[in-house]
Amino acid sequence: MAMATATMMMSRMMNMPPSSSSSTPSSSSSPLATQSLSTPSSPSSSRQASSLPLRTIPGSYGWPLVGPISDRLDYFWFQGPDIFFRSRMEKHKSTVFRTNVPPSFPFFLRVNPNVVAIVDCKSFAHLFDMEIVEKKDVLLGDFMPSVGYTGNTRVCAYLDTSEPKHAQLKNFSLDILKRSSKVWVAELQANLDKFFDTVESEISTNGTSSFFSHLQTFLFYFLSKSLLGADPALDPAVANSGPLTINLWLGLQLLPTVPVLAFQPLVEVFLHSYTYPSALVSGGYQKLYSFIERHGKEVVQRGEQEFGLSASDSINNLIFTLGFNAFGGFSLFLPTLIGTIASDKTGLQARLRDEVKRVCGSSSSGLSFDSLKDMELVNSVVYETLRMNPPVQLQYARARKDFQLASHDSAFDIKKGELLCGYQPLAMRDSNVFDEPESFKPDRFVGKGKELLSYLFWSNGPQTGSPTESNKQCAAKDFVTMSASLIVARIFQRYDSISGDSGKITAVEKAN
Ligand code: HEM
Repeated sequence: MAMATATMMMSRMMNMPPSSSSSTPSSSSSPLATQSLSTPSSPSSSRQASSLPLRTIPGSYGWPLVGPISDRLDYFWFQGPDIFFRSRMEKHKSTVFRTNVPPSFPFFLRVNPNVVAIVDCKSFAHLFDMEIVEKKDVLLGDFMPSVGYTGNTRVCAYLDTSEPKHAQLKNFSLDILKRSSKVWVAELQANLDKFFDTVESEISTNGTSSFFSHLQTFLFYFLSKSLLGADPALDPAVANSGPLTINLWLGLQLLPTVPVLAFQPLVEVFLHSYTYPSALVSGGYQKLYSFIERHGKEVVQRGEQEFGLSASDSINNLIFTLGFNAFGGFSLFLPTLIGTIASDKTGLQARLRDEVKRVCGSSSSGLSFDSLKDMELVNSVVYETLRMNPPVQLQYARARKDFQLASHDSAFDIKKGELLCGYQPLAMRDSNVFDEPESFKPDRFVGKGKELLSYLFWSNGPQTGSPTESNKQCAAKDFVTMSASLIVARIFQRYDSISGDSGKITAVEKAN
């Protein structure tokens, strides 16, 4: 756990945006009615920009070396990401501005920290328009961890849509998900029930359960079995060490880019100033590789036979999808979701319980992807949690050509090659789109509120969009939200109430 503290997920969890404050449930009435926002993924941004006043992008990169290091210290130490972006937005009176983002000087000489930050919903949508932006090697900005972490190959998430291999690999991920949908719900429920059994037994012994490590065990088993068709129980070394191996692997790759809350001068000198060699985690990576080679044969063969991939490309991409995308993403998202529900004091739990019981009773066999269609409140709570706390906060894209970027009130000239950096937590609190944007409104996406799903961007695309080989939207856009809704539903099949926060569950009252 010591190293995991330095990972993205731990840092993010300690560094959550301001906690979701609940408000009285009400139907959402969004200011959208008075706005004329374009369809987020439409390539018409330049045409729209032409009707807005052209403005020079405010902000500067500062003196060479001094500007980047000062911004880096603000980002990691003096302000933290949220105040960093908010204060610059306020200072420049603009949702589009120039700044530096880490990593930077002194030891990241080949990384250019200069970005154009975009923090409103309308300008953020330009990041999804693959005609005007490219996504080659910009998953984490201008910094890319060594390919040594991914078996010396550039995996799907680092490829631009113009690279033919992106289509092969994206279609492979979409196929794995389609194939896994036959067992997804059953594996999720079986492993989730084990997770809650452990939590209950810990509460009865200690009065509380710090559930994060149990949650990661649940995720590792559930995802291995559903995505890879491989049961970790068949390989005791992987079964015991899988989650820790992935945490270390993620932590070392991401360390230069994520805030770590510890004694900051030491963090800045020792953790944020260097890249770490992938050799430090290659032993664990190799074990995962052999595990998939031996126990995930069917999936690997599909990669080779249906998508023209080599066995090693299939396996390296499977490790990334399982470890980085799926395990990493859920490890960030689920504690927030559980915490949001478990800490609610507004009567939301009773309303969720009633909806779940009405739609699918109290037997786990009543739960299915299909049953979710009738659970509007459950789904809306999942969406609202993703809006308030997008698990992946930063999305980057590089201008493929010169174009004009439109915010709500201005147009800006973007030059080919400039790096755009979207900060989601602010974009998702855009008052031009979301009514009372800083409040957690459980019913926001119910009924007519569903129209707002076109502005929910956690998956690097609108929630109404579809992941395809031609875009960079999360392959599991629907699987993630449906799984989260199933988890909420299962909680209220098992329990009448649950208390706690994003780090611990302190009490559960079993359902009658
Ligand atoms: C809560 C869980 C998850 C979150 C928050 C999440 C989020 C994201 C985001 C933000 C991106 C775009 C990154 C970028 O280009 O800037 C992405 C891409 C991707 N995600 Fe997810 N994801 C999650 C779960 C999953 C799962 C379960 C899978 C399993 C297949 C998956 C597969 C992918 C793939 C393959 C891509 C790359 C898409 C491409 O390159 O076109 N994700 N995800």
